[in-house]
Amino acid sequence: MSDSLLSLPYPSFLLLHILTRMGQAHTQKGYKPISQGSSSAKRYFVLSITFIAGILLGSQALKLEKIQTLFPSTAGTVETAAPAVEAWKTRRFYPEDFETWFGLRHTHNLIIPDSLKPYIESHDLTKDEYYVAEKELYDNYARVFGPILDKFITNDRRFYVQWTGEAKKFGVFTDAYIPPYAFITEYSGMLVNSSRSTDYEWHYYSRIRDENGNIMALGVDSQFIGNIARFVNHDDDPNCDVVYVPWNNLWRPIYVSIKPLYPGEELTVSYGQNYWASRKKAEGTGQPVNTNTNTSKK
Ligand SMILES: C[S@@+](CC[C@H](N)C(=O)[O-])C[C@H]1O[C@@H](n2cnc3c(N)ncnc32)[C@H](O)[C@@H]1O
Repeated sequence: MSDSLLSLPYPSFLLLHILTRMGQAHTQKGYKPISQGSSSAKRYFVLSITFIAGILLGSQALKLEKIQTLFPSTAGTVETAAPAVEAWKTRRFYPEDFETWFGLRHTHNLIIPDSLKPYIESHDLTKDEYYVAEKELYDNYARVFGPILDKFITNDRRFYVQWTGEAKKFGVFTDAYIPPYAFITEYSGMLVNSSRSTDYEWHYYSRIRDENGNIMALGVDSQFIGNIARFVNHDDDPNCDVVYVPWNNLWRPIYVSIKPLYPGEELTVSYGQNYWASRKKAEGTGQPVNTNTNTSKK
C-alpha cells in the first residue's frame, strides 16, 4: 500500500483539481470545454467522476485501515476492553506471567547488590545476636529447610496468584492440599538498604552494622524482582508464617504453612503491627482488612 496514495488531499480539493485539469486537457486536445460538451463528452465526464469517486472512497478506506494498523486500540476499543478487564480479575497467574502482567522479574534468589556485598561478606552470621540467642532452633531450621533452598524450584505449580477484590487486590492461592509445616517458598528479591519500605519489602533478619556502628535497616524488596511470596496478603490469624533460615551466611526468609491448606484456599501471613504502622499514609488508616472473625493481634 503506497503512502502517496494514502496522503491524497481531502476529496473536495482533489476533485476540484482533477476537474480543472480535465477541462484544460480537453481544450488543449481541441475538444469543447466540458460545460459546452457533446453527449459523449458528458458520458466521459460521468464515467470519470464515478472512477474518481471510486479511487477517493478506496483511498479513504485504506487510510482508515492503516490508522487502525498503527493504533490497534482505535479498532473496536469498546468491544475488546471489557473482556480484558474481566481476564485481569478472573484468570490465574503463574511465574511466567509476572513480568508481562505485574512488571515483576521472576527469581527464587536473594540478590545482593555490589554495594551491600562488603557488609554481608564481613558479617559472620554465627555471631549474629539473633542466631546466638536461639542457636539450636536456627540450626534445626537450617537442617530442615536449607537443602530445599539449594534446590532451584522452577516449576512449582501448587500456587497461583489471583484477584481477591478491591480491598486487598491480588493474593496467593493453593491448588493442592498442603500439610502444616511445609515449605511454601522463599521471600525472594533484592537486598536493599532502606529507610522507606515499599508494600513489597520484607525485613532482612540481621544485626549488621554500618561503619558508624549503627544497625543497618536492610530489607528484601520484591517490588520489581521476586516471586509468588510478594503477593501473599496479611491476616490476623494467618495460615502461614515466616521462618528465618541461616544458610550460607545469609538469613533466608521462607514461608511455611502452619495449618493444613486446602485447594482453593488463600495463603496468608501476619505482616506484624509495625508493617501497618510504618505504611500508614495520609489518605488512609493503614489498617488491614480483617479477613476472618479472629481479630486478635500478634
Ligand atoms: C506484599 S503486598 C500483597 C500483594 C498485594 N495484595 C498485591 O495485589 O500486590 C502487600 C499489600 O497488599 C495489601 N494487603 C495485604 N493484606 C491486606 C489486608 N489484609 N487488608 C488490606 N490490604 C492488604 C496492602 O496494600 C499491602 O501493602
